Amino acid sequence: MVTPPVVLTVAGTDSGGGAGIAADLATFAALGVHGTCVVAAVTAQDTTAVHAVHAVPFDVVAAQLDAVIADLPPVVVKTGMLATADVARLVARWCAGSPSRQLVVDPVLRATTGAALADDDLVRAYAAVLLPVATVVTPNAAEARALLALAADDPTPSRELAGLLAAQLAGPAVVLTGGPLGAPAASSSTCIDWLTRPGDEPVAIEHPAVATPNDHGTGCTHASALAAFLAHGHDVATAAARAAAYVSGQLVASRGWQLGSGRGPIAHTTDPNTILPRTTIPSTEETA
Ligand SMILES: Nc1ncnc2c1ncn2[C@@H]1O[C@H](COP(=O)(O)OP(=O)(O)O)[C@@H](O)[C@H]1O
Ligand SMILES: Cc1ncc(COP(=O)(O)O)c(N)n1
Repeated sequence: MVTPPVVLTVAGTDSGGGAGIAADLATFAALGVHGTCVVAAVTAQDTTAVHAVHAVPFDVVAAQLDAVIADLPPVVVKTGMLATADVARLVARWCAGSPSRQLVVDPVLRATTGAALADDDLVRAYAAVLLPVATVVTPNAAEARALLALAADDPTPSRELAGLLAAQLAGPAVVLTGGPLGAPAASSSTCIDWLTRPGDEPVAIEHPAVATPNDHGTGCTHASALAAFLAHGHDVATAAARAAAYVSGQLVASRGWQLGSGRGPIAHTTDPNTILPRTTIPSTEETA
């Protein structure tokens, strides 16, 4: 019997179950790591919009982190929606004092459905304290532009954005993801994530683009898969390539789903065949 490695997600909840903690823990379970979680924010969210956001009080976030690291020290930490700059500083402090762990930062700034999920203070805290202690940073193009203090409509291509961000951070690897916000890649047959480190030429991670309305949670799933593959001992390049391929597979699995009226969730189980067909669920008469 093999004990799974422990991975921690520090993120927000999505009541619609598409993104955030739900996507992270499901991805961890699917990829054979034990998932622990620190909830930094609660969102009222569905496939169409983010309706409300509540940042969890700082002492409650800190208490969750203390509980996990005392009893279940993670080998990899993954961050998603952090909600406040204080939480970014808290995670950065702990990670800086625990150099054996790896840190995957998905700098969540905005939901696919449009709502802002971070304020200017948090953007500054990412750039100043959290990203410099990361192993890998996984922004999409819009997030990279914000972290580089470029205008939202800055035309710098994704490949160059990845290089600029890696140079600014001077440490972590950057995987600039190529989802819908990084278009036009998603409209072609392949989707490209750009992997680079300071001073290195960016390397294209190409994987099949999937035309689907069900892409809510792709960024969370990708960063969580990357964290899980790191926890299994893969290097960053391998983990990033496997995470990208994993996302494509999960998008194929959920392509025909009709969940909600907006951007439906990416599939969170590895094998869609594990979802029972309707006919196998006993009726209430049978179970009575
Ligand atoms: N339609 C798609 N087909 C294939 N891969 C996709 C698609 N949309 C996103 N991805 C992949 O999902 C991962 C997360 O990227 P992205 O969607 O850009 O993140 P975010 O949710 O932060 O915007 C990346 O590996 C990206 O290439
Ligand atoms: C709690 C939470 N975390 C992250 C995201 C980003 O995910 P997406 O880009 O798919 O909307 C989200 N919408 N909600």
